[in-house]
Amino acid sequence: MEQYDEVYSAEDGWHAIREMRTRGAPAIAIVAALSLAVELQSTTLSDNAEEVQAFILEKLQYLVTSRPTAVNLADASRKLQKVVSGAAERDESDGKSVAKTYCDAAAQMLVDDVSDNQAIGKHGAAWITKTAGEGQVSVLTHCNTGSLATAGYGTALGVIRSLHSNGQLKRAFCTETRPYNQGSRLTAFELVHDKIPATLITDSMASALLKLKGHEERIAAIVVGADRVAANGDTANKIGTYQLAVTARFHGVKFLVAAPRTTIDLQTLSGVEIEIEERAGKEMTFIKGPRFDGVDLDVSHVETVSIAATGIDVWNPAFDVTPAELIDGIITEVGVVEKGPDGKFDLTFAMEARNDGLKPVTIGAA
Ligand SMILES: CSC[C@H]1O[C@H](OP(=O)(O)O)[C@H](O)[C@@H]1O
Repeated sequence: MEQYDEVYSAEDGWHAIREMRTRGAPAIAIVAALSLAVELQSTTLSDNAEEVQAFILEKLQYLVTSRPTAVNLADASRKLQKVVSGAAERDESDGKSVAKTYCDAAAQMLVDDVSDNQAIGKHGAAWITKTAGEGQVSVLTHCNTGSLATAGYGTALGVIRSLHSNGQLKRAFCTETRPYNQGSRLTAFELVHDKIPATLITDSMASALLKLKGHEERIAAIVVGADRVAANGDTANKIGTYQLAVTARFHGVKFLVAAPRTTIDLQTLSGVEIEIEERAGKEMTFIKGPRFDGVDLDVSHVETVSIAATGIDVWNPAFDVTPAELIDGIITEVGVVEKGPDGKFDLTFAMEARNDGLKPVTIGAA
């Protein structure tokens, strides 16, 4: 039985994001934007364009505080503010027209995100198969970067979907992704739903997988999503990503970041500047209690089950930063950015490239 979280305001949206009832860098931005759109459509607004613009600005600034690491929400807030201020400046505008402009722009984010993800899938699949040579390939991914983290199709999981639909995928491996288990709960669900051959591993099995099964399973790459890509290519992503990049390099497996340009933040020069969200220890020391399949269970009544010694201290960073030197390519909707002859990423070209769906560009190749 499908369960939906009902969101009627920016405040509802803020809590849904903070409590991770919705998560994933692109999805966070879209849910935030749409939660305000719902509020605007159910609120008696001023006739004055500037007053509605100020209301929208205040709500967007509030929504951005829900989670700090993913840049997509701040990026969306900046873009939506620009659209709204343009509307408010027009002579014929009033409160209603400013609100409509906002709602139309927020709805467009859904459409753009899906097409961006499909392009990411296409470019990423082409790069991996070109690099791996003949025959099907396998890929390992981390966390959830599919339709449950975006508006649809997904970023790293979009690459897996594209490989699969092209008949180029041998198998997808996904990590559980402790402590929140986005991999075992969400990515595994998406892979089974799409009938993609897939195997779940614990986070701690990744190096053994590459060492013991990498060759026979033809694991060509580890492909992950991103929450914020700094100007030099350093990438913040779900905790556990950094150690995957280290083991990929050790085992000679390509390590790729898949992210739309809404995740690239040229204002953040390198990974040391990225704020890493720390979450409550109970998200690591408890798991939700038993669920009864098919029963519409009100989770607030479900007992949580302790899986750690009471009283133990906990460190629970939700993300880590993978240095650009461990990243072989950044897959965007306009092509795969590789390092230049200087061994560094230059993301400015990708950010300025036209997203016209033409031939994928390999940007900055040495
Ligand atoms: C499509 S990228 C999603 C990105 O967000 C996840 O974090 P969280 O589940 O805490 O929102 C993870 O870092 C994914 O790579």
